[in-house]
Amino acid sequence: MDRNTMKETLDVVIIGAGTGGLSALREVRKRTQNFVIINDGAWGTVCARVGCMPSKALIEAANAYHRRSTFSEFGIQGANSLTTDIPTVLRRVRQLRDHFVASTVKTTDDLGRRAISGRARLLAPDRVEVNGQQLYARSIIIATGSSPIVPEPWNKLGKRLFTTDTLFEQENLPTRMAVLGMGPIGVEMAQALSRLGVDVIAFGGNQAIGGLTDPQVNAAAIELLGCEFSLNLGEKADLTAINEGLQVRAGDSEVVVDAVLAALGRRPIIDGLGLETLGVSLNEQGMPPINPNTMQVADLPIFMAGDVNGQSAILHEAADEGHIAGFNATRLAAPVCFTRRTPLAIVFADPNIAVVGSQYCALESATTLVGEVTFSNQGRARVGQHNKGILRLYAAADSGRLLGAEMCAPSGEHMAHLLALAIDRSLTVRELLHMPFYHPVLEEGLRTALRMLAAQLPVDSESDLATCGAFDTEALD
Ligand SMILES: Cc1cc2nc3c(=O)[nH]c(=O)nc-3n(C[C@H](O)[C@H](O)[C@H](O)COP(=O)(O)OP(=O)(O)OC[C@H]3O[C@@H](n4cnc5c(N)ncnc54)[C@H](O)[C@@H]3O)c2cc1C
Ligand SMILES: NC(=O)c1ccc[n+]([C@@H]2O[C@H](COP(=O)([O-])OP(=O)(O)OC[C@H]3O[C@@H](n4cnc5c(N)ncnc54)[C@H](O)[C@@H]3O)[C@@H](O)[C@H]2O)c1
Repeated sequence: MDRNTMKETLDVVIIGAGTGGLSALREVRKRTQNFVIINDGAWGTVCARVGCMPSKALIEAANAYHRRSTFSEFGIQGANSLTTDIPTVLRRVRQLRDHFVASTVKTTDDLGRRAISGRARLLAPDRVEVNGQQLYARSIIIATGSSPIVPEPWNKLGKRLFTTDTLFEQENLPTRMAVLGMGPIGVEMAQALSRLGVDVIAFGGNQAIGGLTDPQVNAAAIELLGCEFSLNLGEKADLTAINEGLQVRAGDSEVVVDAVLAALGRRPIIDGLGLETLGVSLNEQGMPPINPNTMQVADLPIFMAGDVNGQSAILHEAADEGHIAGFNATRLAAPVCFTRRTPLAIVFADPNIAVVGSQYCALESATTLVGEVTFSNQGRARVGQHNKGILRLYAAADSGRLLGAEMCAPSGEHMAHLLALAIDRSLTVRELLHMPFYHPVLEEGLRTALRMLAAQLPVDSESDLATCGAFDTEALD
């Protein structure tokens, strides 16, 4: 097929081969073979190359090393003689990264000329240009992802300024680093770097960390992380290059570090994409209206999926959005509205930070009940020296239905999933207390928070195991 002169119309053009684009591809391939997928730069997805997977590989190494701080209490001697070999740690991160990238690249291996490397640009709602060729399409899926925000003047700071695009490429780590931004990425990386022995000074532009909105959970997270590294919140940091390194200034604080990790958020990649050629109104960020249930842009045969749409920069949401876009892009009839999943966001700090269902900040205090548990005295948490953190549950005062949760809690990633299942099924506090809780498990802490909610709700029946109360002893609750 000569695409320079090609007037043949493709069914679908997918722009971007990240998680959103690949998920769309999977749906599109079920219904047509008349498509192309275009990707700029390296194939293999942000998740596998520079995102979720290498970051978790680094965190696992850091947590494994950090575990030594609990050894002497267990009665295990010699922890002080353990050391890290950082180049080996980073090599393992890259080896795993390469493995994960290879597995994602495989998904487009068999596409031949239907996989195009190049930077695509929209020319019209039915036309895309790539590598000087124009492609005509019945539908277009835009899944171009996001990139780290770096203020323009900082681009002159050179190799001492990292983002997560470059961090995992380092052969070694600097002695003293500042981490700027305390969103999910900043929190995860600041703790991991600190646990690996880097002297970390962290700066967050506001008081909220890790995406938390519940002030009590946020305060607990700040206290716990603040014990591990210097945490400065409330002022945006600025940078200047000086001979010895980079000078960081935030309010009254001023420090000099060897290098800085900028984790200031991520921006949808829409520059030069040609969204203005679609003939729809764009908002201040240059974004067209996108329906979150169909992923459709206005009423055009255009769909935007993944980080690029600015709705939720989380992997499973990018995959869902690609699925919805791929499904709708290949339908001749009107786009189908998909019901989106219960919100679930996890930050792989230790203890895990998680927000499930309705965020605290979105709930009306007058109609919401709160139940909570702190893990400091929870039996199983104490046994394993994981007895840190807090979990807060929110339920509707009238129906007793669980609405949401925020936590900075041991095994929070697993409890967050249980709670997401419960919220998704519209379960009430009492229905949850009907479920079995084994002993001794961390989930008994979750049960304590549920019991606190139940105590605020009317009792239906005494002959109901949901009313079975606490012993108020560490060993049994
Ligand atoms: C450090 C880090 C850790 C993370 N950890 C987690 C986590 O633990 N859990 C979680 O749920 N999420 C996590 N995320 C978020 C998650 O990785 C993203 O939400 C997800 O990867 C987004 O996928 P995507 O398809 O939208 O974009 P991408 O995977 O970025 O794919 C977009 C592709 O489009 C290409 N492209 C851009 N412009 C063009 C163009 N004009 N033409 C052609 N191609 C183009 C890009 O080069 C790229 O290949 C993390 C992100 C980072 C950075
Ligand atoms: N575990 C996970 O699920 C996970 C992990 C990593 C990333 N992600 C996703 O990736 C996206 C990006 O994460 P992120 O943490 O980079 O962004 P973010 O937008 O969540 O947080 C960035 C933070 O940087 C602060 N900031 C901005 N400028 C600053 C400055 N000059 N000095 C100090 N602080 C400054 C902001 O106030 C903000 O709190 C998130 O939306 C998240 O959903 C998810």
